[in-house]
Amino acid sequence: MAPIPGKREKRILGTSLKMYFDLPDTNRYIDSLAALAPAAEKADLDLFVIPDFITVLPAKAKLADTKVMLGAQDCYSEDKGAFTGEVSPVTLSQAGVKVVEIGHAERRRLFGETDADVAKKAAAIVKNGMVPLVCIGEKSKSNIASQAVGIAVGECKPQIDAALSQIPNDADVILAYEPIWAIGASEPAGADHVVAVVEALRTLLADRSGRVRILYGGSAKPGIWKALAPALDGMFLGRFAHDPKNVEQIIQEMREP
Ligand SMILES: O=C(CO)COP(=O)(O)O
Repeated sequence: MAPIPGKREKRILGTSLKMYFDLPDTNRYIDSLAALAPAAEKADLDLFVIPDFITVLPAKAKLADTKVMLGAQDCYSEDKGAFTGEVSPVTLSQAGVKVVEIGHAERRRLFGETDADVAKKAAAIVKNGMVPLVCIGEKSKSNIASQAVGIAVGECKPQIDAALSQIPNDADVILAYEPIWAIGASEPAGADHVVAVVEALRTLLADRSGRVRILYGGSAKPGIWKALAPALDGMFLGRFAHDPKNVEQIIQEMREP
């Protein structure tokens, strides 16, 4: 089912804490994000936070009276068994996780996660009633704008195809478009590039009946949302969310006019 023209999905804003914080800092951070829940609701915005695995359960308790969605940074593709060191999607679901991030550039580069792994994990996440947050993005950058868009779409398409290949057409998914060269950088990708890539990616997703929301990530920070808003459903924050004041500011920027 193609999207209804003019109809926008509910906007969504979230952050992954990656492995930046220790246990006390993560707990403090979750408290400060819980305090922003009313502002997010007022702005008609879904807010999510993805702590490390250790903090998922305390985070669930801290967020219990809010609508902030809890995420996990990864999961395994099997429900149970002899998989030492892995975390089951069943357990995550039981712990209150709603969104599971897969295919992040750091996991692909440092831990060898492949498109085939992402496909299996997406299936396991959906089977367990959670939403896959699939990270996609191109490695290469061209300074020629028209070429840069083509390169990005060419690299993202197989990542998307793989991630969606094992899940039902009506399953909800979140895609985080994160050009690899913009992650951990001082500045985000240019809005013109992001908008052009995401518009092209949406045409590849037109046949899905499930809800697809596309976020921008990669040095995302206050001040960039307005230029992304025509094509994006939200943003996925990294370092610039570490100061909750930035999150508060972005919530205000993302309020519907
Ligand atoms: O990878 C990211 C979000 O998952 C982005 O991280 P940074 O915003 O720190 O570049």
